[in-house]
Amino acid sequence: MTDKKTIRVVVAGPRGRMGSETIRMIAKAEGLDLVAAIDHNHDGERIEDLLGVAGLSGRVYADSDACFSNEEVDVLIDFTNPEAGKQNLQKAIDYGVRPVIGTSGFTNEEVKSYRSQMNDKKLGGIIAPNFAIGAVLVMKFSQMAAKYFPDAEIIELHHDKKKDAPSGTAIKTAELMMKTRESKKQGAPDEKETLPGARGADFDGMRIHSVRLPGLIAHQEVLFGGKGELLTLRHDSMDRASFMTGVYYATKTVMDLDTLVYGLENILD
Ligand SMILES: NC(=O)C1=CN([C@@H]2O[C@H](COP(=O)(O)OP(=O)(O)OC[C@H]3O[C@@H](n4cnc5c(N)ncnc54)[C@H](O)[C@@H]3O)[C@@H](O)[C@H]2O)C=CC1
Ligand SMILES: O=C(O)C1=N[C@H](C(=O)O)C[C@H](O)C1
Repeated sequence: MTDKKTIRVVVAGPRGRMGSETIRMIAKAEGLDLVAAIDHNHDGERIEDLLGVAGLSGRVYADSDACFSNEEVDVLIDFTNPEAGKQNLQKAIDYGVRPVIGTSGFTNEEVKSYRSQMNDKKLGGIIAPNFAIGAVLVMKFSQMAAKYFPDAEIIELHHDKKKDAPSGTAIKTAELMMKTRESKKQGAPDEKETLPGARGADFDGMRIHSVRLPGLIAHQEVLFGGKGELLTLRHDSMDRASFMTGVYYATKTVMDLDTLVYGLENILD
């Protein structure tokens, strides 16, 4: 790991559920310094006034160009939405700032294109669909299990303010499972949906179901069915603090990378 003392961090989406949690984490973390935040509103405000938390350093920029040209920044952490996340990531690359992207909605093709730009600049960064260690382990265990249980269904459950479905985690889980699972269309060959959508989304013949309810935070179950047996893998994030170990670790680690990594599992020991 780098011996550089303090990593200067900008957070995009500071008023959001994840952005505000990340700022609280940075304020307590050793070796991280919050230099600014990017928010399409509130230009020029102090972050501590924006969040109503005394003792936070840095100001808000509505424009990422202004932020990256006025401030010395090592790492951008983004928890916004797919459109803003892509713009912020591109600006970070342009300015040689290392991106740590938690925002969902990046396709494999987009990841490849950002990676190619970052390889040219030898710039490190990560896009992680889920920063919770337990969620990453469920993805890895699902990849292992899919080799032996090609009949599987993913059920992801989230709070009812979530805008994207299925979750980035469910898509990444399915992609990892696809590496070991024999491609097959599940269910009865002649099954019919009498209500459209009843069988969920189709990913290479496997089904993904999205549940949205108040009271939930972020949860995923992967069910594997075999002859006379059922294997269930489940992870629950019951607090957004569950993501912060991964965000902190990723922020430290990108300082020593020279490419774009997709998925926290690729930087865990
Ligand atoms: N990778 C992970 O472990 C996790 C990823 N997520 C993802 O992070 C994203 C954010 O999630 P939440 O914090 O729950 O959403 P949220 O809706 O609470 O926060 C998003 C924030 O982004 C702000 N925003 C919108 N446009 C912006 C722009 N152009 N510049 C700066 N800020 C802008 C909004 O005002 C809002 O405050 C989602 O894509 C979600 O799927 C959420 C939890 C964990
Ligand atoms: O929006 C959320 O809350 C979450 N989004 C990410 C996703 O889409 O997978 C990660 C986690 O599930 C929480």
